[in-house]
Amino acid sequence: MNQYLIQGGTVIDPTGERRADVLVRDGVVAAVDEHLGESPDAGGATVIDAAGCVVSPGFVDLHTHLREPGKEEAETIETGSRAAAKGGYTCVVAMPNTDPTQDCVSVVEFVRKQGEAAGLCDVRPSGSITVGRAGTQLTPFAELAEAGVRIFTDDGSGVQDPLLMRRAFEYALDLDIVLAQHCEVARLTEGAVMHEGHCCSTFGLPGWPSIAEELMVYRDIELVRLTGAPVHILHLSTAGSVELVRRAKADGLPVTAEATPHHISLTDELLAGYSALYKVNPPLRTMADVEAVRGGLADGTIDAIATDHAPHAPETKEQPLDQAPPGMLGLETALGVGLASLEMSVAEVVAALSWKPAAIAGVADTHGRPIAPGEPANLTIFDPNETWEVIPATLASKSKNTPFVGVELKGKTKHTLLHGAPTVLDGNPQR
Ligand SMILES: NC(=O)N[C@@H](CC(=O)O)C(=O)O
Ligand SMILES: [Zn+2]
Repeated sequence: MNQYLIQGGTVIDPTGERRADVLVRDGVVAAVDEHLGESPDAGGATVIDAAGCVVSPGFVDLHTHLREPGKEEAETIETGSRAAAKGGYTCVVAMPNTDPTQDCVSVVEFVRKQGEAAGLCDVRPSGSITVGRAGTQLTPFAELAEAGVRIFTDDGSGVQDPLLMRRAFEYALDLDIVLAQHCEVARLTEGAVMHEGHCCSTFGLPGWPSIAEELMVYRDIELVRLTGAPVHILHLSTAGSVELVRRAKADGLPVTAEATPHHISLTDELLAGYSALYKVNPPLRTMADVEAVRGGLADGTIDAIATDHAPHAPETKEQPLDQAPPGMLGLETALGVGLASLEMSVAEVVAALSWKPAAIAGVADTHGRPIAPGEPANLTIFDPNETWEVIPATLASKSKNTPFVGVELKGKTKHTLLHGAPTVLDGNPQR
């Protein structure tokens, strides 16, 4: 019998916060109570020390780029899953901008099976909205939904054609799926490498204006109003977008949104050194935007923290800014950035990392569950007070493009359990 006693921690789950030990047996939570260590029921269990730690449902990432198939030199489903487990994640939604694209059942099935084989994290493939993410022809939504796809997105680019997007929403209505939009009017961002504003003028670099995002957020909110189908706004980054989503929610529209760790902590000033480590899409914005996004998370306008974990091989990020690909790592640092940057309680940050994204991803039957007898034991145990610095060489991700070197992070994952078995113990991946 496979048994673990998680001892001495503070349990935080959707039902609240309390001091309790957690007994895990055969993949599920068997008991939750104070001083379970003295109970004969826990006899023979392997003890996991949680003193000073929070025991929470595992984190769920709505936005992970695993790069397989196609760019295995940057990440594989196995290395990305390992990075996820180290960051406290038990489930990730794999973005579709792979090669080939996740636009048909065979590719989606491949990704799901590779995730199962790695056994470190529950990998849920997204499907693209258009074939090859080319923006012209819808993918077979019903067939992909039947294969278990819940999130549909062309992430990496936004669906530009408003008629095609309208049809996508209309088809989505009868299926239990969510369209997730990468909000970018591409015509307004051609050649851009950073946010358009004071800094880009000073540095002499081509800028990506806030309205390129906000016009698309506005358009899609209005398409939601017209069709009634839900939308999820990916990596929202401007003060104006936060306000648009806030108003849409006040109107009762089915709109959800996510923000990344980098958009709540870093600004466009970092591009001063012309390093592509800070090139990302959407770009790092101003402090006023960062504060607005933090405010959006704090008042619930933004539902989830999602990493947009975007591994890129070192040689690609060493290129000049205009040639280097956009994107930065996120899975192993999200908790530490979130707790260091947000003026929210630990429980509120955990909600944004766990059960709120679980609901959007359609995985709330297995992840982000209350920690109670009979529930699946997908759990994260982290020290909310440990401060630490990232050492890129120690990251589990195959790529090392983290922008958080030299930044003090607060909060570190110690142990992660997937279906009742440790994927990470004392910070060390178990496979
Ligand atoms: N965010 C990025 O800058 N890059 C992502 C694509 C994306 O999420 O838009 C990538 O795939 O590298
Ligand atoms: Zn994107």
